[in-house]
Amino acid sequence: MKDTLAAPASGLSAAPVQLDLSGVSVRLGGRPVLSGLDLSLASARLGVVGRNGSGKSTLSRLLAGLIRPDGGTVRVNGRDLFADRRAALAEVGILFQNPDHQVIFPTVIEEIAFGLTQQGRPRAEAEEVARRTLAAFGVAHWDGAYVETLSQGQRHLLCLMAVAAMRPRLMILDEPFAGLDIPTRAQLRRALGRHEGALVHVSHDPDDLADCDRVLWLDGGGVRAEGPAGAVLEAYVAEMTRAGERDDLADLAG
Ligand SMILES: Nc1ncnc2c1ncn2[C@@H]1O[C@H](COP(=O)(O)OP(=O)(O)OP(=O)(O)O)[C@@H](O)[C@H]1O
Repeated sequence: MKDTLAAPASGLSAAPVQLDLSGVSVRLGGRPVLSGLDLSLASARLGVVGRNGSGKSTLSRLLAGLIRPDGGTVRVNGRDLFADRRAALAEVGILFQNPDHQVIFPTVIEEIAFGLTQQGRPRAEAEEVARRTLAAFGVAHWDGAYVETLSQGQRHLLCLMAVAAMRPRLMILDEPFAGLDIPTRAQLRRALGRHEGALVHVSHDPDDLADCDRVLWLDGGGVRAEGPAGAVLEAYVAEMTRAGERDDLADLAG
């Protein structure tokens, strides 16, 4: 099998994902979190920005088919991934913001191999791919390691490797750089650049999204702006800078 992570392709040549959301609403805990979301775009590298609580993680879960909208429709490459879990497994991999919500096995190899066996690979082959994935990320020495010996940032990297090893057509990454040191971030950035599938990258940090072709800005559970990365990020940074200059933490509850 060709090793995706060692492939020379950059994000620019990655296959785009087609996302179509129509009239989408989600309520959680009895209150609206996303409302009236309409979106139709194709992107190989989509950045998602927005303030705390604007709905970015909820959108990630929707796109991965993990939650059903209370209203409207969500299609990823034309498919309803909530209804079609088999397609979802083949189509989408998601990295959660908190690795403790993701890791389920005691060893690093088991954690990476699990998703591969779910895809139908024999166990020995899955473990071999897991070892190749560790090597591609520069952590071959984690072979045999127990998850409990890893730091929080290292667990985050483990989760990302587990998702990447499955070579999903779409990877959804919720704050993938959180808690990682500078060399690990740089390494991860290169690995993501080589990913042949599409990426949806949620981040608070506009610098993380500089390589994106499009950016979606969520605000209060709706689309504030969507378009070419440069223009949207410029407007977002300008507004966040203005908001930061106000001494009003009431905004944080928004
Ligand atoms: N299970 C839940 N029950 C009730 N409310 C929820 C639940 N999950 C999320 N929310 C609320 O929905 C809103 C959007 O949350 P979400 O996690 O999608 O935002 P976010 O943009 O990813 O935030 P952050 O940048 O802080 O990670 C928040 O106000 C949050 O409190």
